Amino acid sequence: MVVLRAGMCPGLDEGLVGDLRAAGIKTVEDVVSSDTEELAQRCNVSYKALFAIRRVLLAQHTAFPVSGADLYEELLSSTAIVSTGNPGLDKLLDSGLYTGEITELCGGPASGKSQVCFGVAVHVSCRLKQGVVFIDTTGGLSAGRLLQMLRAETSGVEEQMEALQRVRVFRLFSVFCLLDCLCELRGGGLQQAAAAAAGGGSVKALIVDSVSAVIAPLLGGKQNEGMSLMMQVAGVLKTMAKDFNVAALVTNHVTRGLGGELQPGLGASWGPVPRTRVLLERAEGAAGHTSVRAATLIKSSRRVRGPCRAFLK
Ligand SMILES: Nc1ncnc2c1ncn2[C@@H]1O[C@H](COP(=O)(O)OP(=O)(O)OP(=O)(O)O)[C@@H](O)[C@H]1O
Repeated sequence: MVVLRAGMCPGLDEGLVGDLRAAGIKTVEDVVSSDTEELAQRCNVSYKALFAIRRVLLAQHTAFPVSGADLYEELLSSTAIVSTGNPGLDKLLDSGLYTGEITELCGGPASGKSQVCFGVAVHVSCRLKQGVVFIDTTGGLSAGRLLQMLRAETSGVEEQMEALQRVRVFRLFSVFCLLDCLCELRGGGLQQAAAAAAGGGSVKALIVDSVSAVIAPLLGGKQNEGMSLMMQVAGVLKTMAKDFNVAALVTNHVTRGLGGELQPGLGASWGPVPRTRVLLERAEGAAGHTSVRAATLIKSSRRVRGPCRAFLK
């Protein structure tokens, strides 16, 4: 229910809003559902002017109906599936990361979140020959580790260098810098990042490792600003994923629930933001330095059957 205010649309000034109020018309809904001719007489305004106001208000405030078929068509034309390069993870994710969506990897310290992100960056840049934007908020990204992973993909030095150039890295350590960076990318920087990538292609993956590192310190207590900043980050990531058809991959920490179970961090407000969430853990019984990780699908909007757990190397 939207309350009428002066200036909401051309012709709706203070005087007319006052007259409409006096006639019991306080909201856009009231204007739209009233008899325009009768209302024009009661408010001493011309029928033509009131009709024009009604038409603008209708256009501004009503949702245009869209058929299910149109929505499905839009989904098909805008969604692509980006393989992570890890068969186990791809199977869990129903073939890979979906563009237009946010996928979250959550897990405790050293559970392998960053390593999986590096693997995705390497696979997308080297095998798929597409651009990657990698936002590193922990200082954990190392060019040496990327190169090590690239060497496992290809022995060609030129190919390795081209792949490295397709990964645009931003290092920043506060939520304000993260928001600035995302807004700049949304305002055209993403295309520039793609243009700067060797061999063309477009940016297909936007990785933020980690979102919780810059947001979690601002949550809790009476820090309302933290919550608002978190939802701004969520909003920009969602619109970027949709508008640019990129797969957004973020990492999050975990906390322990009352029963000792692992829960994704950042609380209930962040919960619905990623469409898909995978919990990473060291494989049970594994020795300290094993690279085997257990990945469990703990949220998915599309998976109804099939394995929900995989072991990743
Ligand atoms: N160069 C490497 N080669 C192989 N395995 C590595 C390498 N570097 C790190 N690892 C493995 O990755 C683990 C750390 O993983 P990673 O940094 O991805 O964890 P994380 O979940 O991102 O942790 P945090 O939340 O603390 O940043 C190490 O314990 C090690 O087993």
